[in-house]
Amino acid sequence: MKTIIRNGIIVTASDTYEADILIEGEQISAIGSGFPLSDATVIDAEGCYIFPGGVDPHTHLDMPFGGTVTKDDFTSGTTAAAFGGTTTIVDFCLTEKGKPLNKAIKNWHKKSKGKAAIDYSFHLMIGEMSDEVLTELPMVIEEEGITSFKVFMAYKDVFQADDATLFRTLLKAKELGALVMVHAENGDVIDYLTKEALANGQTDPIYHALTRPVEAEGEATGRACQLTALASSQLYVVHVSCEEAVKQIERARRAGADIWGETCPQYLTLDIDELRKPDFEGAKYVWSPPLREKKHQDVLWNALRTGGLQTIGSDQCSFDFKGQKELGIDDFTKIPNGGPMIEDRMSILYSEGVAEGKINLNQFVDVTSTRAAKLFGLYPKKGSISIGADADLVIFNPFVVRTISSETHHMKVDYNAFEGKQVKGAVEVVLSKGKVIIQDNEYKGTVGDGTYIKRAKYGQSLRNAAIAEHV
Ligand SMILES: NC(=O)NCCC(=O)O
Ligand SMILES: [Zn+2]
Ligand SMILES: [Zn+2]
Repeated sequence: MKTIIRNGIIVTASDTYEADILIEGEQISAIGSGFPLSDATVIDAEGCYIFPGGVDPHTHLDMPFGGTVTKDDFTSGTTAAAFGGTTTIVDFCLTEKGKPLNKAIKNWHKKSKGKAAIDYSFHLMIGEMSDEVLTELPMVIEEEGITSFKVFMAYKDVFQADDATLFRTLLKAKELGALVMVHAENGDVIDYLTKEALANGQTDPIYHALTRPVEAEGEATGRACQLTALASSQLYVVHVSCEEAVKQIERARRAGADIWGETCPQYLTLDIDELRKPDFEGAKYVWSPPLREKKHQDVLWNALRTGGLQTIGSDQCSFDFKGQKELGIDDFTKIPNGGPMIEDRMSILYSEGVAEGKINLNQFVDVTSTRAAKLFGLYPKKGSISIGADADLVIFNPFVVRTISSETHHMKVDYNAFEGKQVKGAVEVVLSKGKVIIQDNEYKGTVGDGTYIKRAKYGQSLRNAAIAEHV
């Protein structure tokens, strides 16, 4: 099977140029011009950009949380991702303290196998470091190709790990070649503040934000950075929301630490006032960390532009407003945390970032695709337009203006955090491993064609490039 994409403008993390792309089977076999058209399917990309398919390093599909389960599973979540131009996700495999890692990984394979529209991989949560966990970790890396471990510094009595666990995870990750990811908020302080708020009868959604102050994120981020430096290990801070956390990451990087930061579309574009909406509507905007004062958005955009933060995750974690977010109608601590974002991640970044002049086209590709592929052992098969790379490609029309709505989105959830927002640019065609899966605003793929990817160890293929870029 041959496909040629003609007349488009190829955009990678480093270059922008006009060329045609020849795809044979699942991969890009040539980039150039004058390819014979006779025995190929030809896609005309005139007037459009061609991006490498997006790589979303942060999703929670089919995930239990707060007595309920996320609305989007691997089928609806990955299909919606494809509509938004994302062709690879890395989802968080949750584990239970005291239970074998192997069992948790099997469970996540069961949730996803044969159900995904795009390729996917897993990060693994480490809740507690024990001898059993230490024994299992080499298997996790060598057999499962899971080369990133997630430690929660918040969600006390649920996911939260202690500092000893974080430190031992950092040491082990260094030895085995994995990247440690942290949800950096001080869970003990938040626990104290939420109990105090409830005791004072403060139950509305806004108290979710007011009991998770920026200092709690800044402190935890700084602590994680210091422990990483002490362990001479490597760290990726997920969903950075505020200046206090950005400063800690930038300071650690300037000191030479191997530390990376991710932010999300919601923190770049929505603010704390969303949580004050009447009729419990504020619950739709309950994320942890919470949405912040508007001034933090400039800091986050600036960090993306200047390299202080390097990636964009969706933190897709969707719950219906009706019946799920409503669990917290009398008590904000019972509102399941998270929101739908997998479909709009790239759209928001393009429209609010590139079209508004806050980041350039190449930075857009880097933060939404290439950098995550590099950090999480997927590059150059994913996140790149190069010979031999998987033909995961997005044909993107920058001239279309469209309106985001839950009426037209492809996530299963009953609201969209950007309802009614006009965005510049639209995904026209998406290819996954050489096959057209999105065209004419329809899903043309086959659910189940998305397969599990075993990832390379941290830095294995890219250590030199990463160090060279690492300022
Ligand atoms: N972010 C959020 O509110 N929900 C998803 C779980 C997490 O990433 O902390
Ligand atoms: Zn988190
Ligand atoms: Zn998350």
